Amino acid sequence: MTRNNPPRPSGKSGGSGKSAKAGKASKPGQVARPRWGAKPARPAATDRDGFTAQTAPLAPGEEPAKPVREPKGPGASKAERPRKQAVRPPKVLRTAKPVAKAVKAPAAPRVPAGDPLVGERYEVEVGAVAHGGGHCVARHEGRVLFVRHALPGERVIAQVTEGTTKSRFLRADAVEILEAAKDRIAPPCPFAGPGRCGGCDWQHVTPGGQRKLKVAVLTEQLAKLAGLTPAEAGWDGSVEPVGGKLPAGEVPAWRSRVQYAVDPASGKVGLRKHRSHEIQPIDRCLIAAEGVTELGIEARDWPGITSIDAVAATGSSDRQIILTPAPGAQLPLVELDKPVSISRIDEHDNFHRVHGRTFVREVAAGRTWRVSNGGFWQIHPEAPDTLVDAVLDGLDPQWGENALDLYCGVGLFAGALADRVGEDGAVLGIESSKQAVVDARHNLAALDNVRIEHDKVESLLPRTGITSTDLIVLDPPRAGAGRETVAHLAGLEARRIAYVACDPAALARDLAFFREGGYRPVSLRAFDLFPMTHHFECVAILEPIAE
Ligand SMILES: C[S@@+](CC[C@H](N)C(=O)[O-])C[C@H]1O[C@@H](n2cnc3c(N)ncnc32)[C@H](O)[C@@H]1O
Repeated sequence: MTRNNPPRPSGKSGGSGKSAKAGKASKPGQVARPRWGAKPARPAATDRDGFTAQTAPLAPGEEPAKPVREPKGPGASKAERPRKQAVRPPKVLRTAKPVAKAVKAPAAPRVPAGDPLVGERYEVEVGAVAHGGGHCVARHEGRVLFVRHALPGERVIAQVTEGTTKSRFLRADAVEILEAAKDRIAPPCPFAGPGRCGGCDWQHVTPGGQRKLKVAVLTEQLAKLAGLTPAEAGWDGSVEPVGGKLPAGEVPAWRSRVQYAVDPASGKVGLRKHRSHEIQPIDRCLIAAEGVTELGIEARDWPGITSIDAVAATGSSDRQIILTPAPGAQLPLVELDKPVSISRIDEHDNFHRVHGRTFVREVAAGRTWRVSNGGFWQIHPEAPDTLVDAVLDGLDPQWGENALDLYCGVGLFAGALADRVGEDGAVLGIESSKQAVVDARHNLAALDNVRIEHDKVESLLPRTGITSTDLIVLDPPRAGAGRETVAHLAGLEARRIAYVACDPAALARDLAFFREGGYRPVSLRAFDLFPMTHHFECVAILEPIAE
């Protein structure tokens, strides 16, 4: 087994080159040293492609969805415990007893004002695709409907799934197609469609049609939030297919990380329905990568488990499952079709090794990357190389340059930049997840020109004393970097900035902030790294606006 090496204690700073003492707040020109050895935290919700309703981006005017979590705590566990026993007797491995916590009286559920309209059916003409959620916009008697499973130009019967007579807008599903668009196909997945699995948004659309929808979303967000035409953004107006174009009806098995939910009554796995606690039982997920499917998770019962995170690494045979048991439940004996490492998450969200490694090894951009505890790694197997190539092409790093890799995860772009700037250059990575920082330091331990710091970008960057750099990569979570961070970055006089974005609205908003700071996009590429869903990834390259 690979040993988890302790992180390298020091490296070159991207700016000052000075180091500060352990745990102390930095003075200008210094970078705070992180403290080590803290207990491993539960993997953050780092899956940024929005596979569940929890993480799905919001449609215009949308309220954030309530978190979709299995009920926890003493009250829930017994009732939810599955009646069926495991095929084999369960291993004597009991999770810690649930600790009685001071529980606040639950707030009364908010009853939406007005009469409920759920179940009402309206014949509508479907308009443009909306940002987020895989919806298209339609109107009925002046009221906006966000309709799933529809396509622009179609005439459909839309059945309301959320909303009342007082709602500003309604959510709906296209349950009957009266006039179909030419990009519509029969969904290859038997679990896709109105009221079913919420994982894929666009199983009913040809691969080319899906990319056209993504083009429309990006075009609209650039215009609305950044006031940019595609040409002004340096974008050729395409969303590039990754891994070759697919014929209609074929589904790429791209998802190297899948979070299964387990039905508490039956112990059967499934996937969450759209914006719902309900589970759609499945026996196969068509977009799951081969390495996930071949584990045979769907073929087994999972008594006492509420969710299973499955990870199939690319470039190594590492497979990992992370189990979340119901409080107090015994872990069942895990029998799968392939060797797999097993971890569990306890009711305090701590991560525990059960069997094998707590990490997987991913191979990308000429290196092997340790990713621990289900931490962030791009889900599409070709995403890391695709994005690294786009960033390096756009930045064209030169020997001896200094670079920042912000929101650096386990160090993907920092490693790629370090190779290009060489020993005369320096890269500073900043990342807020403790475990990702430990991994990044381990992954890049051989590079003397890289330093990884643990903190939030917005808190640490102003404290580093760095006043200028040559290059910046930023790859923030879905919410984007925001006005203050962008303003700070724009003041660092970088020759070029690469902005890697998974949310076109956050990207467009931040491009507008960058313009205020004197930067403009000179190129923009969009990649279809989440086929069958409404998500995609962008890489924008920015340069100072010439005076
Ligand atoms: C989209 S991931 C990018 C990771 C990495 N660049 C990669 O490609 O593997 C965003 C990362 O930002 C981290 N993060 C989230 N908020 C942050 C913040 N305010 N400051 C620093 N890092 C943050 C997350 O833990 C996550 O690792």
